[in-house]
Amino acid sequence: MGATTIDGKATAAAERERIATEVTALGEHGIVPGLAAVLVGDDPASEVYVRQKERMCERVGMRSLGERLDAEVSQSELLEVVDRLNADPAVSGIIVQMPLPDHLDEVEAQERTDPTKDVDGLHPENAGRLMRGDPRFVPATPLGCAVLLATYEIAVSGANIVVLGRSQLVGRPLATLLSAKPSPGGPVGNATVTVCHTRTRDLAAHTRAADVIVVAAGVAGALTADMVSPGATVIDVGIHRAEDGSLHGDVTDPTVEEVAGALTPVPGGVGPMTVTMLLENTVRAARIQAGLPAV
Ligand SMILES: Nc1nc(=O)c2c([nH]1)NC[C@@H]1CN(c3ccc(C(=O)N[C@@H](CCC(=O)O)C(=O)O)cc3)C=[N+]21
Repeated sequence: MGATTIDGKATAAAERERIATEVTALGEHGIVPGLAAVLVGDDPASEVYVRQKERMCERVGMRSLGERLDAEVSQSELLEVVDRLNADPAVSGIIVQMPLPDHLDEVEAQERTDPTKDVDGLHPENAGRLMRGDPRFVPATPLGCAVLLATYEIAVSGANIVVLGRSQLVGRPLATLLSAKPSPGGPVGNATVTVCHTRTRDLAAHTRAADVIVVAAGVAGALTADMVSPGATVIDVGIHRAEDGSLHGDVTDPTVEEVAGALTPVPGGVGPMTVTMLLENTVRAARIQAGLPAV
C-alpha cells in the first residue's frame, strides 16, 4: 500500500505558470515585481529558502534582492535596512527571515515593515486582517498548505484538522485560514481545527482523531505512525538539514507512510509551495502599490 505522495514540486510549478502570466501582464504596465529578503547570520533553513527564492524569482521574470547582514548586526542597523527597502520603489515585497539572532527584536522588525510590502503577513495589521477574515497577505507556508489540500481534493470543510505548532508564521495563521469561512474564490476553510503544541496533554489522542495532521513543530520526530489514524493526510512543514547535507521534515518515522492516506515529502512538498506563494504575494503587493485590483 503506502500513502499517495502530495507533489509540492509539481503543484508549485503549475502555480508558477499562472504567476508568470501575471508578471508578464504587469510588465505591459511597466511594472516588474521585486522581492527583497533580509537574512541575518547563517540559519541553514533560511539559506535553503534564499537560494530557492532567487531561482524561482528569475524563472517567473521577477526581481530578487538579497540583503545579507552579519550575525552581529545591531537592531538599529537592521531597522535602517528595512526603512531603505520600504522607501525603494523597485521593492514590492520584503521579508525579514526568521529566526533572527537572539539579540534582535523580531516583532519590532515586523512592525517596521511597510504593511503593503509585508509579503510574509507578519505585520500586526496583516495578521489582524487575516484574523478578521479579510486577508491582505496570507503567510506563504499556510497558503501553500491550503493550496496543496485543495489541489489534491482533500476534504477540509467539516474535517477534523490538527495543526501541530503555534508559530506566528505557520501554525497560528494556518489554523485561522483552515477554520475560516472561506471568502469567494479564497482558499479552503470550514474545518474544525485543533491547535496542539509541546504542552498538549495526550497529543496522540488529538492526532488520532484527525483527518488531516499538519506537522509544523520544528522538531524532528514530532509525529510517529501510532499517532496517525489509517488513511489520514499528513502535511509535513518541517525542514532540517542532516550532517550529510540531506533535507528532512519533522516526520522521521518511515512507517507513517504506511498508515497515512496521503503525505507530503521533504524535500519536494511544502517547501516549493512556500517559495511560490511568496512570489504570488509579491505580485499582489506590486498590484496594490500600483493601485491595480489585487488578484
Ligand atoms: N520570515 C520568514 N518566512 C519564511 O517563510 C521562512 C523564514 N522566515 N525563515 C526560514 C524558513 C524556511 N523556509 C523555507 C522555504 C522553502 C524551502 C524550500 O524551498 N525547500 C525545498 C528545498 C530544495 C533544496 O534545496 O533541495 C524543498 O523542501 O523541496 C525551504 C525553507 C521559509 N522560511
